[in-house]
Amino acid sequence: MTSYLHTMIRVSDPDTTIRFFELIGLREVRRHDSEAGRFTLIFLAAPGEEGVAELELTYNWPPEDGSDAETYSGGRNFGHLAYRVENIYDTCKRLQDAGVTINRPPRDGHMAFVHSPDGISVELLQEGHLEPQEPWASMENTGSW
Ligand SMILES: C[C@@H](O)C(=O)SC[C@H](NC(=O)CC[C@H](N)C(=O)O)C(=O)NCC(=O)O
Ligand code: NI
Repeated sequence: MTSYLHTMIRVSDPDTTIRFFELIGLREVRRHDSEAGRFTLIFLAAPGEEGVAELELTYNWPPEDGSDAETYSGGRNFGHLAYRVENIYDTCKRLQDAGVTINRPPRDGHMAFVHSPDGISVELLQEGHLEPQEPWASMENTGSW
């Protein structure tokens, strides 16, 4: 039977990216270093979703010859990663306190968008219903998401 496994994103700074997704509630499950391929794979998941709904971070090590590392620009065909959170206000406050821009604030108590350190769009959706509350209810969007 076909089942969902993971989504892979390439990252330029694995530690910063792991910390970003830890703020959303994910935790590192495992990692694999490839000396031959010069890359590291890091698998993250929400507690209880290990092995069934993971995020795979691919970190390509800097070239041995000292040339510039590959940079990534998101294709318009990629939309976003989405996570359901227990309290969208608490999650957005945690992200904001860590210096993350809340591109689409949770004005309605339901949905917010942020960007990962490499600019991957991440949608946060409230589990259940929360009433609009300040300061989020009157916050403007920051750019696009
Ligand atoms: C472990 C399994 O989930 C994988 O996705 S391994 C896939 C493999 N990844 C790599 O070789 C990582 C380094 C590579 N330079 C890269 O940036 O992808 C692979 O085949 N990757 C190609 C791809 O398009 O995903
Ligand atoms: Ni993969």
